[in-house]
Amino acid sequence: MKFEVLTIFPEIIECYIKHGVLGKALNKGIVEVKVYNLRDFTSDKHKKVDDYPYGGGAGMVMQIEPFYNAIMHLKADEKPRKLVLLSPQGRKFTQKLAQKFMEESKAMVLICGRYEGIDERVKAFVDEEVSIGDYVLSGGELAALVIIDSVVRLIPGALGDELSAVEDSFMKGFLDYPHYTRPEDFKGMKVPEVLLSGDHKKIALWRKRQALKNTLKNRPDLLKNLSPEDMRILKELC
Ligand SMILES: COC(=O)COc1cccc(COC(=O)c2cn[nH]c2)c1
Repeated sequence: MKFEVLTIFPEIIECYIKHGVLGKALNKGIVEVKVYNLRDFTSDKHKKVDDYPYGGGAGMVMQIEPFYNAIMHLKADEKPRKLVLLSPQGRKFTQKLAQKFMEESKAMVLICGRYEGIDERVKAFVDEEVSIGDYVLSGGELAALVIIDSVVRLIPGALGDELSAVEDSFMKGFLDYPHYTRPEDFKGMKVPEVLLSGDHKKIALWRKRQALKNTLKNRPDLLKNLSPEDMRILKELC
């Protein structure tokens, strides 16, 4: 899988992707990330990427030309790629959309805006507009990293032998269960006995109950299409 990121702050992307699972996936060649500085696609000596908004209003708007030049540069190889604009106005990014991106796209271009926004005409060259949440960030780079991180974790072999239980739970429609590790007793705060029992069936049931309890408390909106067994457990919790 290949990600190409258009941004005026390449170092934000380059710094993050060196670490952890992403870094390992890059070293294994499972994923490739190329970052392009939009300023390299400007035509003036000041490498200007923004200007005042037509119609007035606060702040600056990113000009279409650097985006257009960068996108045409990428498209010159005529390889298929999905162009995604990160924006507060986009459709909500979810684990299911991460799965869809991983399954359907060999290459993705992640377009990062800044300032008050980007010239609307850029959208004529974009396939999808995606939001990572109902808040405005200073730039699309954080949202691009969220997409890269969550999609790469789904690529077979990316997580090595680490379990992707947390992805599984989200895909099944509920939050993760609580995790514990040594010490067993930290200032009187003890690990739940069941986790020390070695009874894997009991542990699995406890974890499912906890996951459903957490989901009911914090994200009841996720509780759809539960299996009859999960519904039975949920009813016991209510
Ligand atoms: C029409 O689209 C644009 O103008 C995109 O340009 C911008 C402008 C300001 C900030 C951002 C950063 O993205 C988010 O805030 C964002 C993405 N996901 N959730 C929040 C992007």
